[in-house]
Amino acid sequence: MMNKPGMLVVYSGPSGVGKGTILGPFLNDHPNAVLSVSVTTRQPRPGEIDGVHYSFITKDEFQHLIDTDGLLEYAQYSGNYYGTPKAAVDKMRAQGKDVFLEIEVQGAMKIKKSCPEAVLVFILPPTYESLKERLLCRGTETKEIMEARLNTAKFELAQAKEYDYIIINDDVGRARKQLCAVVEAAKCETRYMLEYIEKLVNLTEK
Ligand SMILES: Nc1ncnc2c1ncn2[C@@H]1O[C@H](COP(=O)(O)OP(=O)(O)OP(=O)(O)O)[C@@H](O)[C@H]1O
Ligand SMILES: Nc1nc2c(ncn2[C@@H]2O[C@H](COP(=O)(O)O)[C@@H](O)[C@H]2O)c(=O)[nH]1
Repeated sequence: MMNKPGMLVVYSGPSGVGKGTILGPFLNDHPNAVLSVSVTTRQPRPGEIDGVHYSFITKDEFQHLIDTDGLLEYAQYSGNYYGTPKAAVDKMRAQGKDVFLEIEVQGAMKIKKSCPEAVLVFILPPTYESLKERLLCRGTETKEIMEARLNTAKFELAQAKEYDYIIINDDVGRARKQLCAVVEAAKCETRYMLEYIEKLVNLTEK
């Protein structure tokens, strides 16, 4: 079997929909899948560890990464900047790792254009009310920030149609199973296999 670069999976959904809740156990069960660690100018939440959940950097450091073409994509969200470090993603994919980017929709649309092989997965809430409840129960945001996030959610939900796969997070167990099924199906998609097919054809022609 020839060596195949890992998949790039863009994983989005409005704040509080349950992206982390679904993805955490998936990553534990799939050692070949890794989550890209983003850089952000946002302040850490209690319990968040620098270099694990995010690399927390200053605006100047973020600007330097933009200027030196160090980001695969970046966007502004709720007053802070978030970006995907390019070198780390390239390295992990070259090692055959499937790399997940848990990113918001503006960044996702940039990846869709620049990396057409990327598989885009969107997590929907069963209802808008349930999204509000989940954010409220999590209790990590002030009322003001929560309201801003819920407003952004309306714009984000409208972008779901641009994604390849949609998972409704009603029941966490079912959503986790669907994510496994989506990743398995995506591995067999023709667009993802093009490089492999080309190499194989070249070998048979020699
Ligand atoms: N299917 C579900 N039913 C009920 N509650 C859920 C469900 N999925 C997740 N939750 C809860 O919703 C809250 C938000 O989940 P989580 O932190 O995973 O969201 P997120 O999409 O990763 O948010 P963010 O983008 O802001 O980091 C958590 O308290 C979690 O326990
Ligand atoms: N475009 C990008 N969006 C990102 C990145 N890392 C995270 N995110 C998204 O930002 C919002 C807010 O995150 P939070 O941790 O403050 O709740 C959420 O939708 C994340 O998925 C990134 O590198 N690029």
